[in-house]
Amino acid sequence: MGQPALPHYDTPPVVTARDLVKVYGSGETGVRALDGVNVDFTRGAFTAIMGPSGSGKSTLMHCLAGLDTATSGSIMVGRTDLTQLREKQLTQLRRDRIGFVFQSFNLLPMLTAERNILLPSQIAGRTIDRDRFDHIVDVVGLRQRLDHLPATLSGGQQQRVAVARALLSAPEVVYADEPTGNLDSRTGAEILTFLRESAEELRQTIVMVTHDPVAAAYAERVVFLRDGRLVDELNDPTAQSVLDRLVHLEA
Ligand SMILES: Nc1ncnc2c1ncn2[C@@H]1O[C@H](COP(=O)(O)OP(=O)(O)OP(=O)(O)O)[C@@H](O)[C@H]1O
Repeated sequence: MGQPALPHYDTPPVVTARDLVKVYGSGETGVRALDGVNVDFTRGAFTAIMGPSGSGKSTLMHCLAGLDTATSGSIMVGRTDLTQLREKQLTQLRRDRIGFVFQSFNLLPMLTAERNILLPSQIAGRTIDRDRFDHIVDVVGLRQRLDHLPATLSGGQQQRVAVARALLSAPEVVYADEPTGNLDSRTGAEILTFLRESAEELRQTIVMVTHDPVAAAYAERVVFLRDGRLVDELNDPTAQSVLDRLVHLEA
C-alpha cells in the first residue's frame, strides 16, 4: 500500500466503502466480483480505479454510485449508508448528490448543449447557480456552443457538455466511467485536465474508472483492483508508474 494522500488527510472522506462484497449469481456459478473492498475518497480528491480486465472496476463504481446493489458491506456518502436505502431514496440520492460522466456522453439529442447541462438541475427542482454555470461553461470552452444540438458538436465538445452537466450542481462526488474512451488523445487530455482542475480548484471529488495509464496519470491517486480486492495504490502517479504496477498485477 502507498502512503495516504497527504493533501487531504485532514478532511473526512466523502465516500467510504467498508467490507464491500458483490456476488453475481449463486452457488458454483457465482462470481465474487468484489471480495471485501475498503476504500475512502476525500473531498477534492481525483482518484482513478484501475486493474486487469474482470478485476471488478465497473462493479465497484456501480455499487459506489448506487447503480448496482452490493451483496454485503456498507457505502457511506456523507452520513448516508446507501446500502440501506430503498430504491426511491436511492434514485433521489443519485439525482441530488452524485454526478455521472459516461464514455458515451448520454446527451439528449433534441436539446441544446445549454439545456442538456441544465436539465438534471431543472428536473431536481434546484435553483440554477448562474455564476457557477457561467464559470463552468467558460472553463470548458462551451460559451460559443451553448445553442448547438449534440449532433452538431464534436465528440470532445459533447463530453464537455456531459462534464459540465455533472459538475453544475456541485455533487458530493462525480463518477466518471472511461470518460475519454471515445475521444482522440488530444481531446481526451483536455477533458482530463479539466477534471483535474475541477478537483483542485472547485474541490470536486472525482472517481474515474479507466483502462488507460495515461488517463490515470491525471489523477492524484490510483487504486488498483485484482480479483475483486484492492491490492495497491499510488499517489502522484505517472503513466509509467501506473503501467509498471499494472504489469506487476497482471503477472
Ligand atoms: N451482471 C453480471 N453477471 C455476472 N457476472 C458479472 C456481471 N457483471 C460483472 N460480472 C463479473 O464480475 C467480475 C468483475 O467484472 P467487472 O465488469 O466489474 O470488471 P472490470 O474490472 O470492470 O472489467 P473490464 O476492465 O473488462 O471492464 C468479472 O468476472 C465479470 O465477469
